[in-house]
Amino acid sequence: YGSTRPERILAEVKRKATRGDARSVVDTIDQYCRHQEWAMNVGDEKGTILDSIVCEVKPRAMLELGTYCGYSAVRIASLLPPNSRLITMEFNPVFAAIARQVIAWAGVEDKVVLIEGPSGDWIPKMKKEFGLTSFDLVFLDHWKDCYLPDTKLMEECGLLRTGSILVADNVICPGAPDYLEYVRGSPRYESKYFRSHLEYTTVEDGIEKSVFLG
Ligand SMILES: O=C(NC/C=C/[C@H]1O[C@@H](n2cnc3cncnc32)[C@H](O)[C@@H]1O)c1cc([N+](=O)[O-])cc(O)c1O
Ligand SMILES: [Mg+2]
Repeated sequence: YGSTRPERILAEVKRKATRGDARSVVDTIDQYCRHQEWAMNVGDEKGTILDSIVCEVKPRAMLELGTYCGYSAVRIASLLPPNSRLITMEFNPVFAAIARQVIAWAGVEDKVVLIEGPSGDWIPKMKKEFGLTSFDLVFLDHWKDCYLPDTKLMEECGLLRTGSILVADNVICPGAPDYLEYVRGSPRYESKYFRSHLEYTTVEDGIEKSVFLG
């Protein structure tokens, strides 16, 4: 039941996950997507890498591009220190509506601000709209050909400061070759590849962590 995959994922969360327990929401989605139907969540294996970076950085202000069902928003929010905030952007209204319910079920809505709209339109408005100076940590997991233009846009809009960290999913599969070439070739970034696997599969994929040097 549920006409779309995100709706079926939400139904599974409501059936199996404990309200207010972010960990159980994450585990429920991972179980479902590993055993019932695959979905493009960062997943458990790469999620562990993302967790370690979030815990290391302890971001006060974090941005996620590409909410989808809210799996990584819940995963990240559950690790954020008090009065920190994750702003997550999703332009598909159906996905955004599902993600809001997943985030609420997990009980992390007070740490997550979901913006419904395209990143290209919203990035230039972030400072004014949210009284932000810069992001400590950015998770890129939206369309892979948007990684590079949006990174350049964040630079231009002054949303990155010396030490801001970009974490990009899928740099191998489906791949973001222009983004990878940019962060690995630019003297303004210190980049590191964390080898892993495409969510719920044995296909190689990985996460690229890039520190903006200013
Ligand atoms: O294609 C992938 N991800 C694209 C994710 C896209 C998500 O971000 C939103 N979006 C896109 N541009 C946006 C701009 N602004 C806001 N939301 C936006 C889309 O509405 C969707 O919810 C992908 C594919 C595989 N795969 O194996 O094929 C594996 C993965 O882990 C993946 O992340
Ligand atoms: Mg991904």
